[in-house]
Amino acid sequence: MTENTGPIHRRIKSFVLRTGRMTDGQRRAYDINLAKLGLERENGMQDFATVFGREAPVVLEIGFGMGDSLAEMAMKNPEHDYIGVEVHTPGVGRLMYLVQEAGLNNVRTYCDDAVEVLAQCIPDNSLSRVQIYFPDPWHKTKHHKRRLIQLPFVEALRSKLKLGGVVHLATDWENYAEHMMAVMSDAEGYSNMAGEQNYSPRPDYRPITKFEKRGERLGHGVWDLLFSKTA
Ligand SMILES: C[S@@+](CC[C@H](N)C(=O)[O-])C[C@H]1O[C@@H](n2cnc3c(N)ncnc32)[C@H](O)[C@@H]1O
Repeated sequence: MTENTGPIHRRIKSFVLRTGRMTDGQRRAYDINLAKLGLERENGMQDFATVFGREAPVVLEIGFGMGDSLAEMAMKNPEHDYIGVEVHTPGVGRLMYLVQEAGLNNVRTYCDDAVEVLAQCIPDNSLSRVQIYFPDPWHKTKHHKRRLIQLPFVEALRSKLKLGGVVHLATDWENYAEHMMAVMSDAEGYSNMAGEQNYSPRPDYRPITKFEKRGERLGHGVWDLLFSKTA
């Protein structure tokens, strides 16, 4: 096993969690490969002050894709700490590469399903913001049940947010925007920061994402939703 001694490895130290889908043998092989890369697998609830070595607002991004916009945000907002969750392994690899290239200390990533990560690793009342940009829209009506934004999911998000913390959603699919608006408006303990049933302008902190650029080329509109936790 390669020793994890290099400063770059230490700088990009990331936690990578896989649950439920591996045999013991696969898990052992996975851990050996992670160690070769100088990475660690973390399970269980995190204490973010310990993970990042400071008390700072923690932002969770779910489904960051290839990670460019998350890395850009982390670079431009060094006073925030960022946790990225993505199931697509090449995207996680690219985010770690970008973080390493930029020498960032304020990003960690999970390669797993956000539902599992939320339940197993994120303490209640710990997040300042959850951002989910351009989640898979599942265009066909019969597939709408696969959409990430559903009532039980946004209820789980609320339990992880601090009071006053924000859920920030964006989509380029109008039907999904309407679905998001209905789900968020029905959920208890949230307030629409733009006023009831209103979409928000894109805040300056959100870069144009890779997926969004593709939508722009196709002439798609974009809808941002910002809801704060009130209870
Ligand atoms: C349409 S892409 C958008 C990527 C990026 N946010 C962007 O705007 O360029 C949706 C992403 O969500 C990820 N994803 C879907 N379901 C997920 C889940 N349950 N947990 C974590 N990531 C998920 C997919 O792998 C994909 O990369």
